Order: sequence, then structure tokens, then C-alpha cells
Amino acid sequence: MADNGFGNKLNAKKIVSLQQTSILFFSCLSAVILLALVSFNPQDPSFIQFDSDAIIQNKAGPAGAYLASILIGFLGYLAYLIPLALLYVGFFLFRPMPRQGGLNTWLTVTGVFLALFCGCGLVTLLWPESSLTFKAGGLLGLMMAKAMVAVLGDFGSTVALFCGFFAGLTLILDISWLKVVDKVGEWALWLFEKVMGDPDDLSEGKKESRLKMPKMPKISLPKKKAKEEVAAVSSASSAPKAQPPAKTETKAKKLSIAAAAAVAGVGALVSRKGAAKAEPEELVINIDEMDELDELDEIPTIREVVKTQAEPLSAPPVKITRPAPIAPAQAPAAVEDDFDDEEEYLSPVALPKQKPAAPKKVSAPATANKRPPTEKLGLVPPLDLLEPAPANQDKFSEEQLNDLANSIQTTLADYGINGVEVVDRFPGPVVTRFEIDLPPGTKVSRISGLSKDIARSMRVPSIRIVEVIPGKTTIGIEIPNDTRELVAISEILNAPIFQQSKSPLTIAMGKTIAGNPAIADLAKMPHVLVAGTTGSGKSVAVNAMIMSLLYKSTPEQVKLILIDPKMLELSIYEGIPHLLTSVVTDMKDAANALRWCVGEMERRYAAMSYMKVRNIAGYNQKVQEAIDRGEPITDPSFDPTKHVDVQPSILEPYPYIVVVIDEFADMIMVVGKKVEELIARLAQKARASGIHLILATQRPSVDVITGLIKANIPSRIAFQVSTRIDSRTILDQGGAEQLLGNGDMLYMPPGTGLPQRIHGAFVSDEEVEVTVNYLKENGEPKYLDDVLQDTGGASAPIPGLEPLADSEGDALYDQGVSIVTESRRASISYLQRRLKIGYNRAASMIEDMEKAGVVSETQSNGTREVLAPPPVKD
Ligand SMILES: Nc1ncnc2c1ncn2[C@@H]1O[C@H](COP(=O)(O)OP(=O)(O)OP(=O)(O)O)[C@@H](O)[C@H]1O
Repeated sequence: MADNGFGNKLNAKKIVSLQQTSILFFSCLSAVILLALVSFNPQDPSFIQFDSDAIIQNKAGPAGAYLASILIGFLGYLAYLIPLALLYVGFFLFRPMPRQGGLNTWLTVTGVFLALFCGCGLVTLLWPESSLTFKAGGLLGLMMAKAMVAVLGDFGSTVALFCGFFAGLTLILDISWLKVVDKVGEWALWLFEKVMGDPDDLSEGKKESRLKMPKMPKISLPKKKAKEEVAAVSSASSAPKAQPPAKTETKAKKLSIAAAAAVAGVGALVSRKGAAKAEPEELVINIDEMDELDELDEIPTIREVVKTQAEPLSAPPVKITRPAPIAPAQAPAAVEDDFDDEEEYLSPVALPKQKPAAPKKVSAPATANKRPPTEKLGLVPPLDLLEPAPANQDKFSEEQLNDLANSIQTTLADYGINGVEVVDRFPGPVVTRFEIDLPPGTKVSRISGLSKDIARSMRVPSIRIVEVIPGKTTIGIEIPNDTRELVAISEILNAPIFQQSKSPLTIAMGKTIAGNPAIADLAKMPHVLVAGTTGSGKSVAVNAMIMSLLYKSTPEQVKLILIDPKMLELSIYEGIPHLLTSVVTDMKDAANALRWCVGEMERRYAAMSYMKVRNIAGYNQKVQEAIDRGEPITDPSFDPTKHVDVQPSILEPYPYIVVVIDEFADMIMVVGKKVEELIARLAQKARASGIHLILATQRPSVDVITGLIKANIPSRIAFQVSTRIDSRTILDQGGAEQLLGNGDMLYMPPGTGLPQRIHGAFVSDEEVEVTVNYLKENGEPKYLDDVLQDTGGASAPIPGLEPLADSEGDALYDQGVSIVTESRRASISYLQRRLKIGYNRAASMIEDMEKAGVVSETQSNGTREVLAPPPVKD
């Protein structure tokens, strides 16, 4: 049960079919056995009750009678667990799971035996009066109980068997009993709320008694229930104000545990039941304010679901009546999507198991998880491989918001800025934004200069001043929440906005300050620079970008070149089918890969100009349409007069190529300025040819992020940096020094001067590992040797800028000559196969061999004669 059991031999579709077949088969088997057990009659013929004349009472016939008598005779009442166990096996067989085997499997098997032996013995001891032939625990239980009682006595045996049974269950199911206790607590609280009624409906007396309840750990309530949302958005009026922010742990799990430990007063729950149920009169949301925030966040490449979500943006919730709740199926209309007139999505891959836990979301539209039929037939991992989003944290209570607003006013007054008015506040998942009106004549730079003092006065680690809010005269002050929410990548990947985006290069960024999922389209960016100090969350962000691509696109749609000078961050992706070459850790290879990309870009440009299209999308569409019509287009650059011995190749759609460089400062250091030129060259032209760059660096200095690079990479992401100067190096303006770290970022889309604050999506190492394993089990990479081919070291010319070296300068030319002279075959396709190179390169090698007299010119029958003697062997 560890993996699908078939290694790499089956594709994703077949595995899904196998899963369904196994569920069907085991469900039937389990139903038949359950029927046999339920209708078990001791008078029916069996191995110990042989009576051929007896009328069989068992509803599963003679086989059922025999089977039930064996199972009940041997296991007693524990036999009823067999159908359950079969259902479990059926459900998990062939499901993608981390590889097990070895000790793991043995421990599971040990667990099965332990649970069976101890369970049967325990049942026998606890239920001695049973009327079954071999008592309640069957023959096995009788023997176990006898043996144990002889050694430990009645009480000792009961305790030992109890422990053994639960130890066995733990080994089989890998249960965390802490989680079980947690869940039981959740349900108890949920039940308690059900019995007590809705907090909104409570009488004053009841409200009071609730308010006096002792504080208890915040527990996430069942996700699908409206009541859960009540708890998740509540904020305790009595909660201590200056609670230090919960420390973010490395792993999502740790974070969710830390989150659960955050203290919240149940009494101050604010009902958002209406939001969950989307009942018009109870939708607690201030649409106007959301619209304003929407405008603020509306930047070309970031699109959000805003109005589809019942997000509590306003501090004093204003009840508004909406004409009708937004039906899930209509939700897409609210999403800005420029790919909106295309075909409907259908899902050939497993649908996500978990729903985003965030209470503010309306349920995802039925089509939300569906994927385009043609695009997704390939290999895309199911979203349920990812960790579900943890329950939401408390935001500031109304009282705390008022206190903070007052505190802002008094602090500014202390520094001589009087008459400041807090006009709005927007509590978000990580920070709360206060919008303030400055008295006329007050320079905003004065407030910015005071940001550290304001942070100190308000006892928070840092605040960010938003100097310009488009369309408003106010400025923003962003204050970190007491407890910050973790933005799980699954939440963004499951969001309708991500699912419905048709660009194969859609990237899950995280959440905006309003808590709305934020995505970006790398195709439009078209390259991005990620910079920030060490430990600020760059690698997690780069991983989140790669994971988004893996969950959005098949290996046929998107290819990756991963360059990892640190040798630890990206090497985990080694072997996935999206890779064009193995993960590059040698910086010389990295320069070769970039040079190959420039060459590929030029090749694509030539092909696009032949096809008279302006970009890769147009090219792919034309080529695919021709293939669909059954009239594939032959390579227009093929010259039949020159190459009579090969068939012209057929044009196929180009995949997008995304080059990720985790620390490009290292590359510049090792390879030198040539890298900068290569990057600039790619960045200038690669957009139309579908080649995109993601560059990350922890050195935001001008010798790394040079003017040339900045001029060519308009999209930038700044994580926390230590100084304003660093922030200016990345974004051309300050702000990043005021970020909170741990994935808090400023994203500057191309063509705007206004960075947008985003709380980055978190992806854990385990999630990456499970996804990579899934992809590796279901597909193989087809590495191209050409990518890392050394074409003359750092001084080699950049393709397209200077004439390409002729074949004799080609590193493989000598090898080509020896292959041809040894095999006595002067065939381009043979050379292509042997050297694993492209057609053009092989063809020009043969032509150069002709010039050098190694092979003859093409003869009347289309072949060439090898003139040079075979190489001398030592
Ligand atoms: N989006 C996020 N949400 C929550 N925590 C995060 C997020 N991103 C990063 N972190 C936390 O910050 C830690 C450091 O992140 P990361 O390794 O990505 O930093 P980095 O900038 O790449 O550092 P370095 O340059 O040293 O590799 C992570 O281990 C994680 O605990």
C-alpha cells in the first residue's frame, strides 16, 4: 500500500482507474462479508456444525454461512472489523503515497497482528457472558485471554491487552492520538454551540455567561460547518492585547499546532454563520470597503477573488443585504480573467479532498477544480497530496482595533502631528491596515520617517507605511496581527481563481493583506527577480512557484531548467518529468544552459516568423490545429535538396520553458559578467518565445542586481531586507525593510510603481517530496544533452548576437567524424541519434565533413560515401 505498486509503468489515468476498480471491488467484498456476518446463524451448517439437511438462514448463502462461522469462530465479534478493514484497503490501494516498504511495512503488519490478538483477548475478558461458541473474542481471544490471565491476572491482562490493541491500531493507521483528542474537543465544542444556540440569538443572560467562560485554546471546528466559521473569525474582546506574534515554525504542521494554541475567548465570538451560509441578510461584509481595497490591489498580473468571498474587511461589520448570494457556479464572473471565452474545464485528475479552511471563502464552484480536458490529460498531481490549510487565526477584536487606532493618533500627536483621523481599518490574515487622514499640509514622508517610533510605541516588531493608496487621499499604516495566519499553498491552488486561470504559467503567490488569494501569470511577468535577506522566505516562495507550475501544467506544457548553486534547495526536484536537464549545480553548466536557452529562443523566433505568428501561443495554436486536422506542418526550414536522406520533421507545439536560478549572485561570481549579458538577452526577447526566468538572490546589492538586470526584469519580489537601501536596490523604493519576514513580500508587477504586499504561500519540504515522488512514479524526464553542452566556455558568443561558430568549432564535431568514419555511415539521422543532437546541428556537421573531404557529396541515390579511413585504434 506504500505506493501504487507499479512503479513508473502506469500513467496517472490508469492509476485513477485502478483506484476506482479497487474501491469498487473491495466495497462489494466488504458488503458481502458484512451481510454474511450480520445474518450469521449458529444453526447454519459450518465446519463445526455439519447438517446437510438444515435450511441455510445466512443471507449470503452457504458460502456466507461457512465464512461467517469461520470468522466469528476465530475472531469473535472482532470479525465485524474485517469489512471495515477491506474498505480501508480498497480505498488506499493504488493511492499515491510516500514510498514505504522495508521496516514501515513490517511495522504495519506487526500492528495488524497486535491489534487482532490483543483485541480478541480484550473482548473475551470484557464480555465473558457472550453466547458465542468461543466467547466474544473467538478462539483467538479465548487462547489469548487464558494465556494472559495465567500470567498477569484479570486486571493486569485487561490493561495489557488494552494497551496492545491501541498500540496495534497506532501502528496500522499512523494515528496521532493528540489529533484525535483535538478533534473530539472540536466536536464537543461544536455540539456545545449547537445546544447553546447561535451566539447572535443568545439572550443577554446567556451572552454574559459565555463571556465569563474561561479562556480556552482556540480549536478549529469542523470545516464544512457554518459554526466553525463562527469560531475561526472570532476575536476575543478579553484577549490580551500585547500577545507576542506566534513564532512561525518551519513546517506547516508545526505552524498549525502553534495556531491552535493561540488563546481565544469563546465568549466574544462574532457570528459569521451567515457568511458561511451566504444568506443575504446575514452576510456580514462591507462591500464598499472591499471595492476600495480591490482597487488598491488591482494590478494587472495579480488577480483575486474578492467579491466571491465573505471576508470581514471592515472592523465594525455592517450588515448589508445582497439581492442573492453569489451562486458558486457564477463566481467566475467576479474573477478578472482574460482567458474567459474558452472551453469549459473538466477534471481528469483527482479532485482536492480538502476545502480551504478559511471561513471567508464561499464554497468553490463546481467547476473550480475542473481542468481543461485536453491540457490536463497528462501528468498533474492530485491536490490532495498537499497539506490542508490550517484553521484561521483570530484577528484583532473590535476593542483592540479601537485601542490601536487611538494609539496611532496619540503616538503621532507625541511627534507633533495632530489632527490625524483613522478613517478605516482592514483586518487581514497577517497584518491589519489602518487608513488615516492626515491634516492638510502634513508631509507623508514625516510619517514614514517615524515608522520605527510608531512601531516601538505600539509594541509591535515593525509597521509599514503605505504612502499612496490609489484613488484615496488617505495613507495606510499596516500593523502586524498578534497571531499570524499561515497561508498554505493548497489553499491558493484550490482557490477558484487559480483553478480557473488558463495560463499554464499561473503561479500561486499567497494572500493579499485583505486575505484574498493572489496569483500571478509568469507569462505576463514575463521574468521575475526575487530578493531578500537570508531566512526571509525566498526559497519557500521559489518552491511555491515551482509547485504551482507542477500542479497547473503537464510536462508537455511546461519544461523546467533548475539551477541550484546552493545544492540543497532545488535538488529535491531531480528526476521529475518536467525537467529539460538534471538539476544544475555546476555554475559552468548553468552558463551553458542559459546559452542554450538563448539559442532555443532564436530557433523559436525563426520558427515563429516562418509561421507568421507573433508569439508562442499563436504558434502552438496553429501547429496544434494542423495536427488536429490531420495535416501536420513539416519543418519549413527543411531543404530537401540538401538533405535527401531524411524525412523533414513535423512541427509540434513548443512547451514553455521556465529557468529557475536559486542564487544567481553565485553564478555571476563564478562565471562572470557573461551571465548578466545572457540574462539580459533572454529577458529582452524570451517573452514571445515562451522562455521565462525566475531569479532569486539573497544579496540585494547593486553588483548583483545591476542596472542591466533591473532594466530587463520588470517584475520584482522583495522579501524582508535589513535596510531601506536594499529595498531601493530591489524595488527602486523603500518598504521591504518594514516587512515581517517568513514569506511576507512586496510584489511589484511590471509597469507599475506600486508594490503590493502579499503574504507568501507556504510549502513544506514534505509537500514537495510527496509531489516529486508522485511525478517521478508516473513519468520520466527526457533530458536533452544539448542543454548543458559546453559551446566554448564563458567567452563563447551569445547565439543570435554573433555568428554561430561553424561545425568544426563544435565540441562534438570530432566525435561526429569518428562515428561516421567508424560506422561508415554518413547519415544525418544516424549522427543525430548517436550524438543526441538536433537535426540542424547534425546536418551542418555532415556538410562540414563534406567540405573537409571526410564524406562525399550526396549521390544520385541520396546517400553519401564515407571517404576518410576509419580512425586508427590504439
Ligand atoms: N510563506 C511562509 N509562511 C510562513 N513561514 C514561512 C514562509 N516562507 C518562509 N517561512 C519561514 O521562513 C523560514 C526561512 O525561509 P526560506 O528558507 O525560504 O528563507 P530564504 O530566504 O530562502 O533563506 P536562505 O536564503 O538562507 O535560504 C522557513 O523555514 C519558514 O519557517
